[in-house]
Amino acid sequence: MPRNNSYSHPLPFPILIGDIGGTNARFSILIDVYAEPKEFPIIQTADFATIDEAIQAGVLDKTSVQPRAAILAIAGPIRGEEIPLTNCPWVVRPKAMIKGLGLEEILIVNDFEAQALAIASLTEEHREPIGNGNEGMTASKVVLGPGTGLGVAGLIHAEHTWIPVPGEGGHVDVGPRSERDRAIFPHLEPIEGRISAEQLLCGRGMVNIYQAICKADGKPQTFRDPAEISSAGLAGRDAAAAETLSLFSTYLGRVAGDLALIFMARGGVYLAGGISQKILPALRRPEFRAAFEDKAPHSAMLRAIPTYVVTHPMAALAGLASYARTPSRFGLGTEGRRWKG
Ligand SMILES: Nc1ncnc2c1ncn2[C@@H]1O[C@H](COP(=O)(O)OP(=O)(O)OP(=O)(O)O)[C@@H](O)[C@H]1O
Repeated sequence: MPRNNSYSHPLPFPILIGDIGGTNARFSILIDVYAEPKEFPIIQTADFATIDEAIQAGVLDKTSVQPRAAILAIAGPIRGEEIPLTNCPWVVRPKAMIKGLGLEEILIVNDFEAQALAIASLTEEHREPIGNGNEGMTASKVVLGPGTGLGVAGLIHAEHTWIPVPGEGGHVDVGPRSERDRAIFPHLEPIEGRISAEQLLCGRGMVNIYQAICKADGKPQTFRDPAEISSAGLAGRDAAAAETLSLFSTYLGRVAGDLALIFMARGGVYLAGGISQKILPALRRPEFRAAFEDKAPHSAMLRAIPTYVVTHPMAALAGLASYARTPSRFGLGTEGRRWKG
């Protein structure tokens, strides 16, 4: 039975659920425990000066349902009464939002915490397996998502509860291992003396890898944009772009394997973020999984761990909805980030 912990006091329905990224904000309303969430069109954050205006115009003006509570996932640290978003000028002011939007309560969580909530119960139709692992184990999991940055969270399974562990795992060190890495790494620009995973495994990171390959080989740089590199690489139109995807997959596999070791993630490692879905054919090739398993003396353990690409179009919203329905399934700490009117 799920334990009733001090964090599990349910929020009152209807609950407004929001996933606020740097570019896009996605919302839905959960009428009650049983109903499917009512989804609203994706909002471009640049179209509204404040998040409160965006919710009013993009959600509340489009429905007769008045939510009593809100759960919002945002990119950035959650501290204090004014919470600025990373990569977007919006600031969340929970007390003013409660008053302005007629809510009773607001809970704010980290965007990768929401991704972690989502992977607790993603079904087959919303994930694509990469390689062979032992499916279906109820055990700790990890989610990492290359997008604008590299988000990481663990999901610990303990005492019949899923406990999301957000952190800054995207900023772990990455070093060269192969002969080819040793030729390319000198052309990557360190930040304060080091190369972190996020410098390689996000949109900007893909460009960094591509540029380093071109510099190492003394070739001109044709592309400036990650989408151009991935489409040329996937189509096999450009050798440097194709190698970029191969190395991106290798480095992602290495970091994913390290995180699996850290969290003993026998329940699986999940690749979220916008880029994983877009480069899925590259991740299906051998490099990602080979690098993931290449963790002597624990390769046997890694071979048994399944890896997936999250294909759910609104995974974070789905995660928040499962939390809203049954908070007692999750050990989600809410101190300092739950406000009442
Ligand atoms: N086809 C593609 N191949 C590789 N990278 C891409 C592609 N399309 C977009 N990107 C890069 O993906 C990054 C955006 O990632 P993502 O779509 O996950 O957004 P995000 O970080 O979740 O932010 P938001 O939630 O605000 O949209 C950008 O750096 C962008 O340049």
